[in-house]
Amino acid sequence: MTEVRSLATANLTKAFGGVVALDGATVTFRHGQVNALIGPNGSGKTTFFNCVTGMIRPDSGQTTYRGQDITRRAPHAIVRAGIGRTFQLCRVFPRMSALDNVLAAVRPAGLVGQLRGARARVEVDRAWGWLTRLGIEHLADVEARTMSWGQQKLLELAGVLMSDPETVLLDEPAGGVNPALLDRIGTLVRELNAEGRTFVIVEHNMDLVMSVSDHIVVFDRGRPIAEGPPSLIRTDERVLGAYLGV
Ligand SMILES: Nc1ncnc2c1ncn2[C@@H]1O[C@H](COP(=O)(O)OP(=O)(O)OP(=O)(O)O)[C@@H](O)[C@H]1O
Repeated sequence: MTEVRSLATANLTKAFGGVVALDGATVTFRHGQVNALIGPNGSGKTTFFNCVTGMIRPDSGQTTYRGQDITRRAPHAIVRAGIGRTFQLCRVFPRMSALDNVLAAVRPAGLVGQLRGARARVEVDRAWGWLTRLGIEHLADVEARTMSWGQQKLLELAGVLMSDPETVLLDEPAGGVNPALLDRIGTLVRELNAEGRTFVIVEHNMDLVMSVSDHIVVFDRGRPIAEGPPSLIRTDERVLGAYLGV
């Protein structure tokens, strides 16, 4: 059962012109775990996320989630299937308040959204709930652009959590974030995981990766070269080689 409920890819391949970003990547992330996807710059991690979440089409290969083929599904259908994601260059609406940003994640734009929104007191309550949980409720009324980079990342995560994803993909949650917020992000990931959410985290900050992950997959040149628990990955010769370029 555990395997059926996992996120898995088989031979995922994607090239941009002559650059092979994914080169037959076959990976399984188990349900219920905090997984990390690490690797040197340009090893294909973000391209992997983009393919898995339907943002770009792979040239070949397959993605399955809980045993269902989601390879050709549109991004919104993949969110509906239970997979949410954040972005390396965090995506918030800079001139909207933090609360409206979180609500925008679940309300359609335009008139339909406004009509629906007027009725959706329950959504407002949930948005407050996530802002509070992530420790940024005191910023609910301020424009996102005035928030620090780390606070904006928490805001983006609050929006993602509004769709109640079973699996959350985080693209560089620690990038540019101060140490205090970094601790909070690590703690949140562990807490949300204990409540049943699966994580896949692309990250260069090895302290965060080693402290939160159950399982680490290491990419080099568009495919996994090693995987295992932090204790094994830390000392794996292939991993050290890929990072040091030897
Ligand atoms: N849209 C694109 N057009 C052209 N080349 C691209 C595009 N997206 C990614 N690439 C190339 O594909 C390769 C993999 O990039 P990708 O961003 O997936 O790696 P990454 O492991 O996420 O890197 P980083 O850790 O630096 O974020 C790189 O050589 C990159 O330049």
